[in-house]
Amino acid sequence: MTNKEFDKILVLDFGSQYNQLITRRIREFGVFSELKSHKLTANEIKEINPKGIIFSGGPNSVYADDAFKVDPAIWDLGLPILGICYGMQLMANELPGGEVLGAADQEYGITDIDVKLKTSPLFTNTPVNQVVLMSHGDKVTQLPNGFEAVAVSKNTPFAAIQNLDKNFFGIQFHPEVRHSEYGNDILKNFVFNIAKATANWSMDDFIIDSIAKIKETVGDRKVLLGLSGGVDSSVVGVLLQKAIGDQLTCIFVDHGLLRKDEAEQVMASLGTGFGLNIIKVDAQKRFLDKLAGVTDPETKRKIIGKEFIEVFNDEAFKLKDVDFLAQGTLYTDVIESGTDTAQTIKSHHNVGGLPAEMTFKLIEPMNTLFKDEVRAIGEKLGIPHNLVWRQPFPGPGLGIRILGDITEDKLHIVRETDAILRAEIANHGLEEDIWQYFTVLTGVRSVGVMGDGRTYDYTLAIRAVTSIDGMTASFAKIPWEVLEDISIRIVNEVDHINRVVYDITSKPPATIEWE
Ligand SMILES: Nc1ncnc2c1ncn2[C@@H]1O[C@H](COP(=O)(O)OP(=O)(O)OP(=O)(O)O)[C@@H](O)[C@H]1O
Ligand SMILES: O=c1[nH]c(=O)c2[nH+]cn([C@@H]3O[C@H](COP(=O)(O)O)[C@@H](O)[C@H]3O)c2[nH]1
Ligand SMILES: NC(=O)CC[C@H](N)C(=O)O
Ligand SMILES: [Mg+2]
Repeated sequence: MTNKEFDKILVLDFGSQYNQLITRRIREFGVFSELKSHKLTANEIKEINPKGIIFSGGPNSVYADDAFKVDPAIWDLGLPILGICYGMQLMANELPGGEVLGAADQEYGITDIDVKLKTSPLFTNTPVNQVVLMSHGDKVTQLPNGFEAVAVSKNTPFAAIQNLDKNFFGIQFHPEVRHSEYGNDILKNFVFNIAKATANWSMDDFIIDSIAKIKETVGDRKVLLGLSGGVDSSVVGVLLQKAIGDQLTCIFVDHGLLRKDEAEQVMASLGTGFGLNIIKVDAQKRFLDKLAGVTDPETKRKIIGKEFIEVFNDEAFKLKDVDFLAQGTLYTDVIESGTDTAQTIKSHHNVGGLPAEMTFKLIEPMNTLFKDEVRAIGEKLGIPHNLVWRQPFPGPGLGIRILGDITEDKLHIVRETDAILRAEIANHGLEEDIWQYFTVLTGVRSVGVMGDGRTYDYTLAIRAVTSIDGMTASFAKIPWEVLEDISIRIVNEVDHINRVVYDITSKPPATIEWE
């Protein structure tokens, strides 16, 4: 590890959508926090030596047969514990005297709570009446022995509970989401007043720590990095270069699903600009052959994920002594690909798309972070502003922007329309306002009239979103005039598009990419 020991707050995962938000809020306070499986034993927790533990929310009911539990020895570690929603219900269900039942009156959304026990250290410096986000169908009906009610809501007399002797606290609402007005203060109270952690961690420490860990793991062996030209793998590239110098070789795969002129631009900016040792692999044919005729989105993603690894294997064989594959995997990629506790939304090529059998050991220093945190690290490492703020481009590239089977003709259409969209967004000075923007070939065909003749051609969709971390997103409110300019250019300049539509859904319920 590193020379410096940080105070830590451990978050145990029960499957909530928001669980990693808890850790990042705490990291923002300057205290190190990480999310771990609820299966961790009390002994493993002792090894980690946290100042306090938080139990996240989760979709199950604590009284169900297959509900996630904790090692009962955790209650005797003498550590402060904060249970959030499912976490609080678990506390009530597992400790003697408590009871949790399915509630007739469920509570989803914003609600008011009243803090009755004003001396509670969890609510220090927050008002008696405050707005919180509730999202539960079960509720605590009996407090465990030694607990008292701290706050109430219309729906429950136990919106917050505590046992001061043991330093156990429970809250039915979610302090980690912005809708809970004083959520940050409540988390701070737990971290600083109750768990007595010191703010002795920063992103600089993350960088130092990552470099040290890479050195220790790699020793004198060689590492391949999948380098895409995006911010995530570039940040990993710079960290690896600092850690192991010329034991690193970067592989940039041109899989035939890249944007217009992308390969040349990436080689120029990262090779010449950073002095990274990059091998460009022309793999268009092998990817497109494997994808021919495939229409199912998950199957496409798995084929692409597997083929990436095959390319990396071939390159590793030529270089010899390569044990490790590094990737710019982020937490978003991990959670959406599905975990022990969370459902699969889509298999990101670099996580859920990886083949089950792999000879490489993975190095993924960013896999607990969100995009905006990686950008902050990129800035600290001195990576140029335009690269740090480049819009994300997914590893499977244009392949997941063609609904249905992928052909050269369709690739030509998305490539050209994407180039027009990007040029027009830049012309109108909107690049910094929109988080991600691209075109999608929907596979739908419709009737049009061009030059007095009938057409029966493709419908193209424009997708543009604002977001901070890609976990949630809103469709970008692009001015009509700009959309009009884009639409006119596309139908005039690209054959086989006779209709352009604008995607006006947010995430959730949609996702950013269409596949
Ligand atoms: N064309 C490629 N060649 C080699 N590796 C790739 C390629 N595309 C993606 N990868 C690998 O997959 C990882 C995940 O891709 P992803 O698009 O999420 O990240 P990124 O490209 O580094 O950043 P960004 O999200 O800003 O595009 C990359 O960090 C990289 O390791
Ligand atoms: O490297 C990647 N491999 C993938 O398989 C993948 N799928 C989606 N994305 C990108 O992730 C962010 C969230 O995307 P979704 O809302 O579509 O799930 C968006 O920025 C997407 O572009 C991917 N990136
Ligand atoms: N958000 C949660 O943690 C929900 C906990 C539990 N599933 C309930 O519905 O009450
Ligand atoms: Mg990318």
